[in-house]
Amino acid sequence: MNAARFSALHQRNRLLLQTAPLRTAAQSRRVLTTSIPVASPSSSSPSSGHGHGHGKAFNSSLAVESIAHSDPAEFATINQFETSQMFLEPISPIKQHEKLVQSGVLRSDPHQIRIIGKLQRFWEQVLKYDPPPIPEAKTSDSLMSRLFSRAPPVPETAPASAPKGLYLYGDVGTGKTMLMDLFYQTLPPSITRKRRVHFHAFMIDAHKRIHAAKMTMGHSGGDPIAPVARDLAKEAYVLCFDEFQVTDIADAMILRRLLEGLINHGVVCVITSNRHPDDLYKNGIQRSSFIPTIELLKSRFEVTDLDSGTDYRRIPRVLSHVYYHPLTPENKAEIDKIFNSLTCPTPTAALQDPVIENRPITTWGRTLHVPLSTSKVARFSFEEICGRPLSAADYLEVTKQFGTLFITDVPKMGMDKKDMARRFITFIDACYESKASSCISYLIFVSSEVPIYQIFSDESAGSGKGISDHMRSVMDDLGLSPEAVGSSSMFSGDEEIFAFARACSRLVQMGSREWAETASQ
Ligand SMILES: Nc1ncnc2c1ncn2[C@@H]1O[C@H](COP(=O)(O)OP(=O)(O)OP(=O)(O)O)[C@@H](O)[C@H]1O
Repeated sequence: MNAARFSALHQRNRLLLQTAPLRTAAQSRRVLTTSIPVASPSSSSPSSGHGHGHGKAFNSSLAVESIAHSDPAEFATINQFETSQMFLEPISPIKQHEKLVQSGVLRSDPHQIRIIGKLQRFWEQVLKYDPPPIPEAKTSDSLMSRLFSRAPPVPETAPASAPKGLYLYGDVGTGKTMLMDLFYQTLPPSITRKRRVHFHAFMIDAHKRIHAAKMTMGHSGGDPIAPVARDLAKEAYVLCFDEFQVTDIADAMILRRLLEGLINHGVVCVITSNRHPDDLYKNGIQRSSFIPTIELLKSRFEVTDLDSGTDYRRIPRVLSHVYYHPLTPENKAEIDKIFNSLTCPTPTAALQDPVIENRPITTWGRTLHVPLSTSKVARFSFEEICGRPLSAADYLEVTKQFGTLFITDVPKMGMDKKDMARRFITFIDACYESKASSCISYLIFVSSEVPIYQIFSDESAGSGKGISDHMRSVMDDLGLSPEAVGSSSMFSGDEEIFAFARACSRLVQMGSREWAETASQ
C-alpha cells in the first residue's frame, strides 16, 4: 500500500477510534435511552463502583449519566464503536488491533504487539476488578460543619484486588498514545467511571481543585489533596494518562500524594511517557522529594518500554503549504490572503462571523485577548503568543476555542529567546494534543524567519556541534538531521531535548498534507 493511502486510512481510523459523531448530550441521551435494552438492574451507582455488566448486562442509566456529564472533549471520545458495543460482548484490545492490522489501517509491529499483549492482560483484569466503594465526605446540615467537613482519610494501601497499572514509555511517535487509546476505547461502556486525559490537562484540573479545597478549608488548615484524590477516584477508577512528564516543581510536589491517594482509593491507570520513571524530573529542583513518587510508580505499575524504533509520524511526510518563510512581503501577503479567504469567504459570512480585534477568552479567571479572530480562526504574532508569560492552560484554551490558527513572524530562536522557545514548544504540544484528543478540525499556518524546523537552531552551537549523542540519536530516529534542523545548545536537560525533538516531529506531522486534509474534513 502506498504511503499516502496508508496514512489516509490511518487518519480515518484515528477518527473512528477517537471521535464521536458530534451529537449533543441530549441527543445521546435519547439514542441511549431509547435503543439500549436494559438488562437486570444493577445495584451499582457510579460512585460506588460496584457491579459491571462486563459486556453482558449493561446498565443504560449509568452509560447515560457518564455521557450526559462529560465535557465536549471527553464526550468526543465516546464513539460509534463504543456505542455499538452496547449490544455485544466487548471486543478486546488484541482483537481490535488484529482487525485494524488486517484492514491495513495499522502496520503490524512486533514491539507494539508485545505491548498489546500486556494491555490485553490488564484489560482482562480491569474487567474483573470490583473497585472498593469511595467513602462519602462527612457532611452535616450546619453551615459550619459543612465548611469544615473533612474527606475521610485516604486508605493506607491499595486494595489487594487492584491490578497493577501499566506505565508505557519510549521514543516519540512510536505509538504509545495509539496503544493506550486502543485500551481505553475497548473498555466496555458498562465501565462508566473512566477517564482518558492528557497529563497537562489533568494537572491543571488538579491544581484548580486543590485551590478550591484550600479555599473551602479556610484557616482550619488540613490536607487539600486528600479530598481531591477522593473526588477524582469517585469520578473514575480507570485512568489513562497521556504524556506523563514532570518539569515543574509545583506538579512534582503534589504528584506523590495525589497518585498515592488515587491508587489507594483503588484507581488503576495506564500511563504513557517519554521517560522511564527513574528519569522523570531529572535535575529538577528538590528532586529528592520526588523520589518516593518514582518508587510508587515502579512498585504499583508494570513499567515497560516501547522500543519500536519506528516513528510513525514520519509516514508520510509530504508537506503541504502551511509554513511560510522567510518573512518577505510576498509571504506576508500570502498569509494575509489565506487568512482573509478563511475568515471572509463571502460577504454574508463576513457579516455573520466578522473578524474581531482583541476577542477576550478567559482561563483560570484570567483574560487573554486574541488579537484577530472570528469564532473559528485566530491570528497571533509570535510575540503575542510567546512573548508574554502564557502557560499550557492558556494555549489549551486557545486551541479549544479555535480550529485554525495563524502564527506570524516566528523568529529564529537562540539562547536569548529561550523562554519564548519553551513557550512555543508548549504551544505546539497544545495544538497537537487538541487534534489528538478531541475531534476539533484543526490547522496551523506559520510564517517564520527561517524554515520552521530550523527555528530552534542556535548558530553559536555550530551545525551539528555541541549536540549530545542522545540528541543526535533522537534526531536520527525522527529523520531530522542536525544540518536540516540545526543543533541547539539551548536545550540541555533530557526533558528539554525530548520536548524539542518531539516539537520538531510534531511540526513535521502538522505540516503534512494528510494532516491538513483531515483538518478540513
Ligand atoms: N502500527 C502503526 N501503524 C500506523 N500508524 C501508527 C502505528 N502506530 C502508531 N501510528 C500512528 O503514528 C502517530 C504517532 O503515534 P502516537 O501519537 O501514538 O506516538 P507516541 O509514541 O504517543 O508519540 P509521543 O511520545 O510524541 O506522544 C499517530 O498518528 C499514530 O496513530
